[in-house]
Amino acid sequence: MAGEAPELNAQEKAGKAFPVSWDQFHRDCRALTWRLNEVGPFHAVIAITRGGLVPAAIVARELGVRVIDTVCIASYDHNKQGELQVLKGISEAAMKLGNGTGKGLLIVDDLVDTGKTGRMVREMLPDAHFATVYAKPMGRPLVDTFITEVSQDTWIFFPWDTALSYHPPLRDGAA
Ligand SMILES: O=P(O)(O)OC[C@H]1O[C@H](OP(=O)(O)OP(=O)(O)O)[C@H](O)[C@@H]1O
Ligand SMILES: O=c1[nH]c(=O)c2nc[nH]c2[nH]1
Ligand SMILES: [Mg+2]
Repeated sequence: MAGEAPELNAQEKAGKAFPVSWDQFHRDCRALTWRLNEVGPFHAVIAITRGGLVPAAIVARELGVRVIDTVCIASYDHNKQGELQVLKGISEAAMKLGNGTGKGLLIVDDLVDTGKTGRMVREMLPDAHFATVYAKPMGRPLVDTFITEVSQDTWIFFPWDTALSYHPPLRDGAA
């Protein structure tokens, strides 16, 4: 309708940008592993796909964990959150390793934002340890270990979602 403000997506609502390079992400994953090393050992890593796959590989490598499973959840279509959909659950083998409750398992994701995704996986594995690289305040209480907190109105740009491009000078109005 004329005059009606267009609906903002999560990224536009966030306002602030927090771009993360591959180097920075690798460093942050290593820092996360330092903390997790004091909590483990873990029988297996459960990656929340897709964003959790990258930190899960780095963390599992550093911790010497060879068993990695996935729980496949889709919620954000690009940058707008919709209904959560479990596309693939946790495997029977991983469930067994965690005694059915997740004890001794490590859940890894790239970030918690509203906490909806993390909450759903915690319900599947209530005794697992949940680690993310980044956390926003709404999701933070769900996470056992994380490295960097950013404000709720920040959008994190991951290296696998971005590419180098020209940025106009601040003088010309660039943020
Ligand atoms: O705390 P929440 O508000 O639930 O948001 C956090 C989730 O959102 C992103 O995943 P997304 O659904 O975009 O899927 P992807 O990992 O496949 O990119 C991110 O990787 C987390 O899993
Ligand atoms: O790339 C992303 N950055 C974010 O800040 C975010 N929050 C939820 N889902 C997200 N994806
Ligand atoms: Mg995700």
